[in-house]
Amino acid sequence: MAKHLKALIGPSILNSDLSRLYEESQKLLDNGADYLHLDVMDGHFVPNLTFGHPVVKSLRNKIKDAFFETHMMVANPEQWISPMADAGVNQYTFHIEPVDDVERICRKVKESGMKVGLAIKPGTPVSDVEKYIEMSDMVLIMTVEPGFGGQKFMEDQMIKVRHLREHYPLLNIEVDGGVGPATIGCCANAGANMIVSGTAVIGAQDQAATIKQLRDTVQQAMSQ
Ligand SMILES: O=C(CO)[C@H](O)[C@H](O)COP(=O)(O)O
Ligand SMILES: [Fe+2]
Repeated sequence: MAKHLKALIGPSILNSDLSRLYEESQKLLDNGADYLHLDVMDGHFVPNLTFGHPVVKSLRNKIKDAFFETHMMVANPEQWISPMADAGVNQYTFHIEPVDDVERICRKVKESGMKVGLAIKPGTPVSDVEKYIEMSDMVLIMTVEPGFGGQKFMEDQMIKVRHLREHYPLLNIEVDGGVGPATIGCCANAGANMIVSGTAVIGAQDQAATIKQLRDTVQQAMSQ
């Protein structure tokens, strides 16, 4: 694996106390998070609702310099590009499944000044996202069905991560869903370098130690 890819840990605040979104987010950053993974759900693409751009903008007003990734689990990702850019989002990661013209969305996200992340659900073949890789900054391989935190990690998704890492040594590959100390080894060995972890980090006795453990495991796999 390429040596200059970075191992980055982006905790998800989905299962935290959302009435304390700022405090929880700042605590994660103080404990060593490299970026924040903000799960946006619209009740259509997934059977759950979280928050949208007004909440992200409020968080940005309090946290000026952290890297914000929004994981857009929404039926119409085009609709939220401009509001999310205005809210100070750095990377707009959207699911390709409901989108007719993925390239157009990629272009619009870039034009609005954000990085592009392309996400696929567990049932979506990796070949569906491969054709757009040149237009993206990152690919997210979901390791649970999107919609809820705290689900069981799907190890069978590692075949997709492995395939992408073999063919695209410099690609940022993110995994999301059920990732924590018990499952990070699988992700790291398969070649993921951007790690989303929700429940495992939020519920950890020692958040800083858990974040460090996740990063160390990825760095170790990258150096082999
Ligand atoms: O996108 C998501 C769910 O759709 C979340 O980012 C993910 O589930 C993280 O939480 P956990 O680590 O608890 O699974
Ligand atoms: Fe997510």
